[in-house]
Amino acid sequence: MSVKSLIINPGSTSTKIGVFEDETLLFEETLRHSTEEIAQYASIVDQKDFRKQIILDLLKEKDFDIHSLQVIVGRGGMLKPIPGGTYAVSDELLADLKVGVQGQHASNLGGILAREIADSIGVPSYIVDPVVVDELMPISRYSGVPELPRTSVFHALNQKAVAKRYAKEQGAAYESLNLIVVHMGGGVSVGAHEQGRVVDVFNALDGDGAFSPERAGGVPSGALIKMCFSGQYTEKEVYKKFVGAGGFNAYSGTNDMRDVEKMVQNGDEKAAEVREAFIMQVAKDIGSMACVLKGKIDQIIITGGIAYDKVVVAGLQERAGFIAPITVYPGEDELLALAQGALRVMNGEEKAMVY
Ligand SMILES: Nc1ncnc2c1ncn2[C@@H]1O[C@H](COP(=O)(O)OP(=O)(O)OP(=O)(O)O)[C@@H](O)[C@H]1O
Ligand SMILES: CCCC(=O)O
Repeated sequence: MSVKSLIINPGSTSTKIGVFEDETLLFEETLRHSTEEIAQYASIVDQKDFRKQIILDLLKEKDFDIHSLQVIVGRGGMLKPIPGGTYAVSDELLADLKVGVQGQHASNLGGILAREIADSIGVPSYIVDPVVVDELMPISRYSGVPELPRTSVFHALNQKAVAKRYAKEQGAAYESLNLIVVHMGGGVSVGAHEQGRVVDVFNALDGDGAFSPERAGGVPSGALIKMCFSGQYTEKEVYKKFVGAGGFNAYSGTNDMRDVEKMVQNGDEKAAEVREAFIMQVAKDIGSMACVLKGKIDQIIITGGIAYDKVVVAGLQERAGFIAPITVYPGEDELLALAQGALRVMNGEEKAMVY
């Protein structure tokens, strides 16, 4: 019997939804939210009813009978650190999404909305490979300050999906390969996948890797401490400099790599230098992960929106191509990855993980 699923992927300024029959997309929609709409809510969880209503309105508009669904799947959020997999949205998981135990992120709403809509029609709800998937080796957690261990917050859903796609295309098991996966979107994460586990990764949110279109990545810690104690900024203002207003936004005034390309074409030397610095930082992260994997690397995989950028990809080829061959999967297919995660459980190929 086929499985019909509703997939919910909330982002900071949009809610992407898809309806699938098994792996076939019946329809998808990106519901955009203006800054004014979002600004009405004090916290991410406060946006729940607003986002739920526009999802239900869209399904109605499409004349889609919600009772024909067998499962609802949401992108998972800032839960406790957990291994990769498909998780049923239990009461405990739901409570942690509401609190945001590792912080506030739009994806916290995915599981909350999935559970609420699923409960209303009596079907199961799941999340798949949330941003807090944590398969780090103990030695990957060391930062040099015991109170500040390195953490695993990254594009787990897309990283795992493209790694499995590459494995399938090679006729190999994901669990038999060593891969370095580079996701470049609004945030950037570079992960070392050792035989099916992400044993080290640069945290994409407020961590220690390359800067990205909107985020600072790793910065000199002494200067950061001085900034925090300068009295010039509140905690919220400093955080915003690092997550949201950092990276390309800070250097070039845009988070869109297509604008950066236009600036370079118009002779903006600073924009060209910022892009080259970005390429070098990402290449350095790949080099770090090559050491984590002790040089035994089957493939480097480049993905995310910036993987469409030919200059960036050519630059990474030039600086990191000597490490291993590179495969490029531009963009992301998170809706399909979420649908597939739930299907594996519904079809009995995998057991749902317990949070
Ligand atoms: N055709 C393209 N050429 C160059 N850059 C592109 C192209 N398409 C998208 N990008 C860039 O990709 C980036 C956005 O990537 P993506 O859509 O993966 O990010 P996101 O989903 O908002 O964030 P994240 O991936 O961190 O969750 C932007 O900087 C955008 O300019
Ligand atoms: C932290 C990974 C997802 C994002 O970029 O927000």
